[in-house]
Amino acid sequence: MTVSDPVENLSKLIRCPSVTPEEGGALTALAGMLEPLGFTVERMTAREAGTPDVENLYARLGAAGPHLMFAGHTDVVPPGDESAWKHPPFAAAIDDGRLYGRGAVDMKGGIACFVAALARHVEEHGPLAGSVSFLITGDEEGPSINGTDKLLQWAHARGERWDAALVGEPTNPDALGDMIKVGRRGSLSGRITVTGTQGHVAYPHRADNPLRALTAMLSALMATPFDDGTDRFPPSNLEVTSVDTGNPATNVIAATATAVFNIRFNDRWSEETLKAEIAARLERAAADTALRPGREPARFALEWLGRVSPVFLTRDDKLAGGLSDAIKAVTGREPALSTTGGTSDARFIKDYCPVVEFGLVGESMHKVDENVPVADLEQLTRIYRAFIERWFAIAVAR
Ligand SMILES: N[C@@H](CCC[C@H](NC(=O)CCC(=O)O)C(=O)O)C(=O)O
Ligand SMILES: [Zn+2]
Ligand SMILES: [Zn+2]
Repeated sequence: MTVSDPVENLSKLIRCPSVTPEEGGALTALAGMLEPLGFTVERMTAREAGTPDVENLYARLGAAGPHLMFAGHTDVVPPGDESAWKHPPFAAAIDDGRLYGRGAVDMKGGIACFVAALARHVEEHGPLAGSVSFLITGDEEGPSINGTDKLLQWAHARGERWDAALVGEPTNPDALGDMIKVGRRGSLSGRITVTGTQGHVAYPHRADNPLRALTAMLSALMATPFDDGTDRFPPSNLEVTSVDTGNPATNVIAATATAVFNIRFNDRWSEETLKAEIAARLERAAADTALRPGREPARFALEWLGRVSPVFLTRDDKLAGGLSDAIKAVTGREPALSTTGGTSDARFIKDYCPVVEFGLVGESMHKVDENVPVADLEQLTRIYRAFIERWFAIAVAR
């Protein structure tokens, strides 16, 4: 059996309907590719009260260092309306040089290519000059509670240590070779609840419309930029993602109004300074009477939601440089070293070893008709292979 063909590998993975938190056969399919290459494959189910159990996989080839980790996820977002797809989302149809299916680029494709690259490397060079491991979760697209974070802790407790990691998320905006991610902004979410006084909409002086205060508060969060960006990071940006009173009537002023927001923040901020800045803006806006003449400052509560994702930057020129050289050698293009976009599971890996991210073109991720050009799969396999060769050459010489 050969696993050196990324198209075959990806087709097998796409045929597994592994919508978070379902394993869907995807980790079993991956194990079936890794075991013939000599990997020791282990499965780890992570559990936490109030969340679904999630299956994860850790596989290692080699016993000695240096040790390179490839990390990613086999879970996928739901396909949505399947009848809107040109080809069924779990069929792995090839049409006009493109392979269609949920996870094609995000990120079963990255896994399929790394498996193929490693198989080719071992076929040509024999045993590795160290170790390679796959750290693959089934909970990246979901809450990420029973995924990479717990899998890393589990593997670390068993003595696993890594010298570097590559995450195979789709990092390229338009073409293969555009972009390596060398860090990510942080992410913080919050909910504001303003308490007013319910009343008749035609007698607003007898009520206190909480939406008046909330409007000023949301404007205070969004109107003035938090910063202009830093050397290595784009500007921090806050977006309001929901506003609600739960009020179905058009002639009633609601008693309370809530809004939820998320901010993607750069290294100009710590969690503490950012929370303090947001709270101060809200306090000032709550006391602003422009929309509420003659009123007392609005009463409000601010809650922080979920976990804060940390901002991080990988400062390892050899790791990013080796990957950049491999991309240049295969594509002729010089990738940008970027920290744009969302957060990723690299935020957990950075506590264990330097981590960079590079995968397919992300344009169709999470969309109907997610697809990847077959030619990109071959090219990414060549890039990964060139990277593996460079990484071991540099790491062994260190
Ligand atoms: N739901 C998880 C993690 C959410 C991660 C998500 N990341 C992306 O969409 C990656 C896209 C890109 O590379 O730009 C995000 O940024 O929200 C959690 O909440 O922990
Ligand atoms: Zn992904
Ligand atoms: Zn995704």
